[in-house]
Amino acid sequence: MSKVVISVSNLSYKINEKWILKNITFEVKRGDFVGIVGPNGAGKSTLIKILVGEIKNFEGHVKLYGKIGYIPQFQTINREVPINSLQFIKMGAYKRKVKESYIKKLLNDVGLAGKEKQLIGTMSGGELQRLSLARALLYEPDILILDEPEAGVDQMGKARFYDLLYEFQKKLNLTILMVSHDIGMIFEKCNTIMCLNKTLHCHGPSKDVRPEEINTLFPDFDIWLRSKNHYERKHKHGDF
Ligand SMILES: Nc1ncnc2c1ncn2[C@@H]1O[C@H](COP(=O)(O)OP(=O)(O)OP(=O)(O)O)[C@@H](O)[C@H]1O
Repeated sequence: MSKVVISVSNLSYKINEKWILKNITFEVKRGDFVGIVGPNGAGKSTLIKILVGEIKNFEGHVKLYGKIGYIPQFQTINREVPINSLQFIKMGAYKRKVKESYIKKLLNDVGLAGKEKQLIGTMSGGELQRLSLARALLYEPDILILDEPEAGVDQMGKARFYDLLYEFQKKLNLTILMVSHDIGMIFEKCNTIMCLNKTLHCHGPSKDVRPEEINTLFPDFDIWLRSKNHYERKHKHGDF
């Protein structure tokens, strides 16, 4: 039996008397790759902020066991700041000392070898996302939490990023929890799916989640399904 690394019970959270999350209960086991889906405003980012400790005044119990690596939403990175990729990763080290050779290895692992001196403002969305992944992996986390990693990244970049995540998950036995609007990728890579819309509508192995369950959450689900088929076709033909 795999160890439980995230345990959430009866979690509720409100802002100005409005419930954003209500009675959320779930567990995540070591090595799970969990995809969280839900419509705009469903409370997905709020749940992530609670899990990483950015929001504290919630009701219920939340426990995470192990070191956490966090990749917040893409928009939170200020590309105007004139720093290169090496400095960007070092900022994630705060006051701790990290060997430059180790950072270079991380950059190599995420496919950014030789880009140490490149300014982050000149990097593509996909490169910046992989740089954020390298920074999140700096202290060898047990749990990696990502909020919409596909935002601002083109289709090719997305596929490469998800493949990389999948590789790291297998190699390091990482537990991954990821919010995404890309349902094709979620079904392709995640072994567990959570459908959230203020309450938890479904939570289970991706092979057992029925489209009808998600359909109740997303009126335009047929469009998403088409994008899933598109992704699978592309994948089979080895387009990337
Ligand atoms: N600081 C805040 N003040 C007031 N309302 C907020 C605040 N933060 C979030 N909300 C509201 O809480 C709800 C959930 O927001 P959240 O960002 O968690 O949704 P989400 O599922 O991540 O949405 P999206 O898919 O659009 O990113 C929304 O209705 C949002 O307007």
